[in-house]
Amino acid sequence: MKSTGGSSDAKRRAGEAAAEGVTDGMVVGLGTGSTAAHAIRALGAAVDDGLDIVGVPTSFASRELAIEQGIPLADLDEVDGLDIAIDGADQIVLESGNCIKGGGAAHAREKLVAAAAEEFHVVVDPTKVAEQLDHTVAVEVLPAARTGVEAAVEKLGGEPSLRRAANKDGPVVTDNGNLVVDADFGGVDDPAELAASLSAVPGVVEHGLFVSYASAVYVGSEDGVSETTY
Ligand SMILES: O=C(CO)[C@H](O)[C@H](O)COP(=O)(O)O
Repeated sequence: MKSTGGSSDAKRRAGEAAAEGVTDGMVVGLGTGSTAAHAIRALGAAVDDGLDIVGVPTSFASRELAIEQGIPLADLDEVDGLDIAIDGADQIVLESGNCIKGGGAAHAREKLVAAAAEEFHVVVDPTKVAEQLDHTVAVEVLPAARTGVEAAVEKLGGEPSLRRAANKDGPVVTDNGNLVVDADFGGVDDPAELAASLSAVPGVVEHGLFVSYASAVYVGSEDGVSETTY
């Protein structure tokens, strides 16, 4: 999976610590990104050793990795809720657990899975921790709604920018066939208000503001892991 910077040891420690909380019989949301991938690998090793779980992937990439790791899988609509979801973040405020996701353009399914889970555990390295959310907010939009959503983002005080593909001419297309507008709002004073405003824009499928979702955050570092619970 694509890495977004930060030490891979720190990411591994965070991912492995979160995976340790998974026990027999759990239905587990499998997040997307390089940090969540460490949790998926740790779960794969535990499944090899007899751990009995069902994983619900949040993206093409996490599904591919989970299959490679031999984790039994189900789609979201095949399970009656999840016990836990483990996922990364692009930025997080530890005081609240509010975070911004969507660096891998998977935030729509990630939010569905997080919302269906009893516990949402976020795994990050220290570069993701901030005092205030000021990362660009990924907004997944229906292709026909792009210009309207960009105008709405501007009205909300943000600067929109269509996410373009790295190895293809043209835009990033999500696993759901939509586009991503990255919206720069600078520092976000009221994440809940911005989240509600973005959700209300016609054509917005989902945005990357995760407000009041986290039940635990694992921050890996060079020499250990710190855990904050909510
Ligand atoms: O939200 C995400 C994907 O949509 C990722 O969890 C987020 O981008 C963090 O990725 P990484 O762990 O590679 O830094």
